[in-house]
Amino acid sequence: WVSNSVFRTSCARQFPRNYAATIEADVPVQDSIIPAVAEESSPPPVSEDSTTTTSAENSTLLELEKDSNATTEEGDHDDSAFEVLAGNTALCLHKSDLKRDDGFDGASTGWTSWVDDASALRLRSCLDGLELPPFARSIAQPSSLVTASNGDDDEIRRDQVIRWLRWIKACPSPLIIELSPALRQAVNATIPNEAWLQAIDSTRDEFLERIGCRLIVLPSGASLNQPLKAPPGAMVYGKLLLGGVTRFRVIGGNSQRSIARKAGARTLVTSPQTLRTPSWLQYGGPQRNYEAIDAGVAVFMEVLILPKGLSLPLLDDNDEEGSKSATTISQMKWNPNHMLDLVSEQEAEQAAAALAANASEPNPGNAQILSSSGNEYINHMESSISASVGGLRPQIDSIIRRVLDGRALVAAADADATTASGATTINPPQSAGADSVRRREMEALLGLGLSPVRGLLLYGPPGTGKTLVAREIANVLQARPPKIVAAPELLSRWVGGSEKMVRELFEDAEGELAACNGDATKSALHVIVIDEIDAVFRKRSSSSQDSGGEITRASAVNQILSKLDGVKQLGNILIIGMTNRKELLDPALLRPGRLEVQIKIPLPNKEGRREILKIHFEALRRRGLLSQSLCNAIDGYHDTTPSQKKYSGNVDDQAWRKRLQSFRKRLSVVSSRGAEQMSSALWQHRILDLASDRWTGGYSGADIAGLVRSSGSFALARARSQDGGGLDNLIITLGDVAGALEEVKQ
Ligand SMILES: Nc1ncnc2c1ncn2[C@@H]1O[C@H](COP(=O)(O)OP(=O)(O)OP(=O)(O)O)[C@@H](O)[C@H]1O
Repeated sequence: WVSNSVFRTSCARQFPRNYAATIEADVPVQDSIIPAVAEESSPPPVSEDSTTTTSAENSTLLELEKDSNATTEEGDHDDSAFEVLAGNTALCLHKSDLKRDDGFDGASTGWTSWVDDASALRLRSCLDGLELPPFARSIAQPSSLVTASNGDDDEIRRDQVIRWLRWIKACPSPLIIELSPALRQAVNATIPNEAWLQAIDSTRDEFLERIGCRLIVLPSGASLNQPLKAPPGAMVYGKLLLGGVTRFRVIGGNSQRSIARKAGARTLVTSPQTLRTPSWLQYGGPQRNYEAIDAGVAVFMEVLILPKGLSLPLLDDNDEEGSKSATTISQMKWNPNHMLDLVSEQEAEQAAAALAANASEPNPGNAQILSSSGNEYINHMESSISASVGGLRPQIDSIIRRVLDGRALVAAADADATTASGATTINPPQSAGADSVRRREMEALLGLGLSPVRGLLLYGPPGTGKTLVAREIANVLQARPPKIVAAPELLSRWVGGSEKMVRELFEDAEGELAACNGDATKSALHVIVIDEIDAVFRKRSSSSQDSGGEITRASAVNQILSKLDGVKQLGNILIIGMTNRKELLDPALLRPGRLEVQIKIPLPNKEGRREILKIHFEALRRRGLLSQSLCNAIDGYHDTTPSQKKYSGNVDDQAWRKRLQSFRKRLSVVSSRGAEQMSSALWQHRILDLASDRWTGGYSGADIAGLVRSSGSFALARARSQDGGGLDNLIITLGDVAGALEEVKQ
């Protein structure tokens, strides 16, 4: 009922107390996984005779609220998100107490009806608007870095925020940051006078002890060891700030007889653009727990308010409950005013629109790769490549370790600019990749003289996925679209033609490096794939030494080598050579500094074939276009029902035929057509595991891709002939695959 922007302004007016003045000055924080703990605990000023002054001394909150449409006085302190939260919490609690005093107490109208609806709604919309500061987006999505800054203050705050976010991202185990003292302190500062407390017949301490606030950090996939508790009647408002989390209640489990069970599980994930989700409300009573989804760290906040007469104990480092659930930190050096931001819906929409306009990531998985660190980074790369390349896990692992790890990830710029003259130029990327952890890693490695590998050789039989791997490498590194050439194309018959073609191949990389002042860590990567590389880099034979072709070849070779390890070497390229015949290559090409990493891409084994089958059948399966028996054959799944078990064993033909007949009979009761198709496929082909040597032994990835296409065409032909051309009934069956197997083998 109140838009966030109006509400923010009005709240800022209602709670003008300068919270920042009462909290410790910012202290530089170390980049460390171990939280920085304040030397001295500073207990919240909760004493009744607090002498805190206020600029709204003569006004009560209620009066101020009435006046919420008035304009902000000049020079008013612009309250932080945390202060606004404190103001709303105070107002909600105060108004609820007034309501209770009017006779609506929990005992007579249910435990939770003690809360005043209007102010509770306002508190909810305050939480809705809470998010990590705008710079958080630059950490989660470096390519959409918010660059606007308003001078030194913003710079300091930005640094604090970035350190704070890096710190939570590196959090190794569940962590509860007890912010209740800070919130109580902020609430205390918003209490206008003692009359305000007398109106609800409460002391300052009693009032403040009914307020709680915790920030909970859960590493990817982790949950709290022990559920959290809040007394019945408590209102627990939650807000997800980063990542995704499943929240649920834990019912039972206290006695030996009842086993704990999850109830009311709800998963929330922040939008990648705005990092926002709506807040939630849980009631006290049953225990609650949270589990981060397995996609990075999750950060969320809980604000608790308790009915009159109750008080919320603080979790501290030695607290039994706290230490059972997670590591608890009660004294933080992070300034709560820097930990949160409050954004109106309008602002959030504008930010989302700006991000959408600037977004340069083609897929969100790569954004994750850019923002992740350490093992997370490796895992993301591996799963991203393995999603489209099957059966090559060991090879992918060693490519990642030897070629990709330690490279700065600078996403390719959104689009290449076209100059006034019409010539296309390539801009260096503007994105935050330049600010990434990986860039610093790369700089450190370069400082140690460990430059990233610039050449990779993939060799192996045809159709095993060498080109596919090269494309995926370019994709995962967010490089420029790879340039793929067949080596023989480089050998022009015309004088100077070869040199020109090689030059063109490297032109873009050189241009971008020049635009980055020669700093390779600021340039996007350029991947150049040279197929059939043996045609150019073959061992020299004495007979052809002086022929024209040999001279052309030698000049192309020299030029490529000079880009790799010569004086004019380029740091922003990765050359991937591919060949079916490594033994023909000139050993000089394989020297360190040239194509120094050589990976054999072999024919897939049984499990590899299964992975490839799954990849290529995946889209069809998801759309329900595969028969159940085909799905089973792809998965290599042997039904353990007695009837099917019989068919998978070694049976002589006579027995097999008999069993098949009874199988047919039983199936025909269900569907005569389905029975016909299924039983004939079983009978003729007995395909129970499509990946087995018997069916696809010796197949390459390309053969399997062809098998899938061919099966589809069989199914299509069948659907046309049986269903009069309608494609609605298109289903690929084992029979279609059997036909395709025959075809592919030919
Ligand atoms: N390991 C694999 N996983 C998934 N698909 C694969 C795999 N290997 C090959 N394919 C499929 O086969 C197609 C052709 O493979 P690709 O061109 O990468 O083979 P190649 O090894 O480069 O062959 P060549 O040596 O003949 O150039 C790919 O586009 C892909 O559809």
